[in-house]
Amino acid sequence: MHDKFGGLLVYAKRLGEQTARWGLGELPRWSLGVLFFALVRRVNLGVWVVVAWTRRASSLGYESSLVLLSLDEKLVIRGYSDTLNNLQSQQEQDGYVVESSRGYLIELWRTRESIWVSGLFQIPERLCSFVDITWLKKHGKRVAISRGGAFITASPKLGLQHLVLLFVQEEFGAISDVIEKSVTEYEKVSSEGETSFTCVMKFGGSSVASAERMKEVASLILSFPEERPIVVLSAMGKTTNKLLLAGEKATSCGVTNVSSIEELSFIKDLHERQEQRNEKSLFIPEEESYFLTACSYLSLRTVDQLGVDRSAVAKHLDELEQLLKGIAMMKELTKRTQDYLVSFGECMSTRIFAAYLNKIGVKARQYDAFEIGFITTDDFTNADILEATYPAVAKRLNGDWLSDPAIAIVTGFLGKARKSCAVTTLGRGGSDLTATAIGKALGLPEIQVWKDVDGVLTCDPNIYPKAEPVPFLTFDEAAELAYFGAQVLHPQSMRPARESDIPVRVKNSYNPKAPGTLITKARDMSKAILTSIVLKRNVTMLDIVSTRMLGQYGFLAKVFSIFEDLGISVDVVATSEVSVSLTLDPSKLWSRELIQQASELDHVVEELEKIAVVNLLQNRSIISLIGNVQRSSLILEKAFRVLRSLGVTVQMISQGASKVNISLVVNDSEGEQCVRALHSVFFESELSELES
Ligand SMILES: Nc1ncnc2c1ncn2[C@@H]1O[C@H](COP(=O)(O)OP(=O)(O)O)[C@@H](O)[C@H]1O
Ligand SMILES: N[C@@H](CC(=O)OP(=O)(O)O)C(=O)O
Repeated sequence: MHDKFGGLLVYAKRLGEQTARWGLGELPRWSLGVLFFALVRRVNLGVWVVVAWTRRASSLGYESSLVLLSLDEKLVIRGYSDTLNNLQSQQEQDGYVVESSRGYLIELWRTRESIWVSGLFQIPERLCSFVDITWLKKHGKRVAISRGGAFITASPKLGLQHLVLLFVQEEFGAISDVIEKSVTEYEKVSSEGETSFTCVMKFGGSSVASAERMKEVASLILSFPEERPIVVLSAMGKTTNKLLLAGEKATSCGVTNVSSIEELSFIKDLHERQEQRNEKSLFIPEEESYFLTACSYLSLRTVDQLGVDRSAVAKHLDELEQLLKGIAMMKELTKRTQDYLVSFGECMSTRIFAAYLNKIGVKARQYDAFEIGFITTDDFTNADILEATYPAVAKRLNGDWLSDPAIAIVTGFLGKARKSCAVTTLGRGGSDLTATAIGKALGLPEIQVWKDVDGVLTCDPNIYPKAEPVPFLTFDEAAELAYFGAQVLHPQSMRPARESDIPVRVKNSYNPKAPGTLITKARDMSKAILTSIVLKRNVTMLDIVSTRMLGQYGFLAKVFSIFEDLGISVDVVATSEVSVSLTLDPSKLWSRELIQQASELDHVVEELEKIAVVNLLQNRSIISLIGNVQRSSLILEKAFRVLRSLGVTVQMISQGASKVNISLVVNDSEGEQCVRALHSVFFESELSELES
């Protein structure tokens, strides 16, 4: 049985003050007989996990025991249960700093040939003598490795609350080679784990804003030697904005005045740094500088600072220059060209990063998403990923890994239009969506999204710096939060993760030890009231009152068919028998600007006025209260008390069908003040105070 299952991990949580008393040595076979199998679920392609409670554990006074059995060759046993996740978070908060000579365990990771154990739990000295432990160094810390048999660890750091019994029946092979690796050995490790990728790690523009940051991200990735990641990157820093600006300027300045499209600051920067650039033989001829956007300068500077060959981006810089000249000549920037223009940001950041990893001896391969099967609609600037993407991407990435293993570095944000075959983008912030789509395509156990904040926060930190990280969220909560304007996640990014039930972890690349936010299908809502407050500004609201008599049917249907015909989506709706109030705000940011164009709004009003009296109200904000709508009476009571004290009139209120969101519409000028006051009440007071 053991041979078949391979590995077994029993996790027991001590109940109350009772002492943990697990026996040493191998876990007897009979103990498997008293397992209560509570859940069997397929967590990703080809991997089965069985979660069970043992009677033996509860009779010994443990609250519960969790058993994870691998029934497959490819299992990474880590974080498949709430209990384990909670435990991990706690450890991360403890800061990975365990000075004890007794060592610690982090996780069990299994490949076809071997099981790796590395870790974080301290091991009581008296137990060490019973097990065959090898001490290794991992990132300067001592790690205990057992070469088989039973292995018991406990964590005094966590107040002896946790006891982990790890029972491994296999030969470990060359574990020391695996764990104690240097950067150059990473490649060797990767090829040993021929089971393809283990997770996707997305790093946004804020995480890779400079050469320094790229180096930090590289070491962050390498600090997870047990992972074989697919890395999704956004463009460096604000490159996308810079490219858009360069494109806009190109349309109006004329070819001969091209120098004016270049951000003056770039040219100044170029000259100010001339000395430094000459030193590094980075001099760029004056005539070339015209078309060098800040982005290309950034790329060259980064390339040089990383010591990577300029050829990594030379072709792209050349093409970018040609493209800007073309735009200047045509005096036109179509959405299609705009997508092609901004794609240079991701194409260059990924090339630079992959070149850097290769330079330091870590085998990496760069991919343009539009070349590996990201098929989208032809909605330039705002394309949707089509279903055909998933098998195509999986086939390409898995196939490449099998023939020649290497870390994959994939462009975020980009795709290829199904009909025109041109490059598309997925809407601003779309790299999050690329990451979750890859997670779904490959059925990976985890999707990591690395940002510049400690996870999803209780509100936008730019509005209220006291915002706190939210440790757990459901896909529904995260999706509502993103849709209603929290910049931290792309509005559509939760969809692939939810469809394939893959946990998403939002982490801070500037502070990797922070536990971040874990987004899963379900979470314990018993104590949850409010999770986060989101503000969506600059929203247009329409009050539409039927001109017909009360009781006429078909009014709402007519109103919504007008929006459908005009291709405008509606956010928040509140209705009565003869009237409907709604806000207009397409889900993706670039289109949003469109509907604010006067002509388009005029057209909407014109059509609606055929059946109703219409009042158009602009400059409104939606405050979304994301949380446990089962507690809506409490939430609303508190919220209205706060708003009343501020003298704010709520102009519309709606409770979404998702059961996680209550939306309130107020004036733009009042929005931020309301969020701050609501935050103080909901997040800075005790639960008991809130409920009183
Ligand atoms: N509720 C929120 N939680 C966390 N960050 C938020 C929230 N609302 C807005 N933000 C902003 O989102 C930023 C992170 O998103 P983004 O800039 O898209 O990251 P990246 O470019 O790294 O993907 C944060 O720096 C923060 O200012
Ligand atoms: N670079 C694109 C895509 C993206 O996702 O960026 P970020 O991860 O930095 O939000 C943008 O700025 O929209």
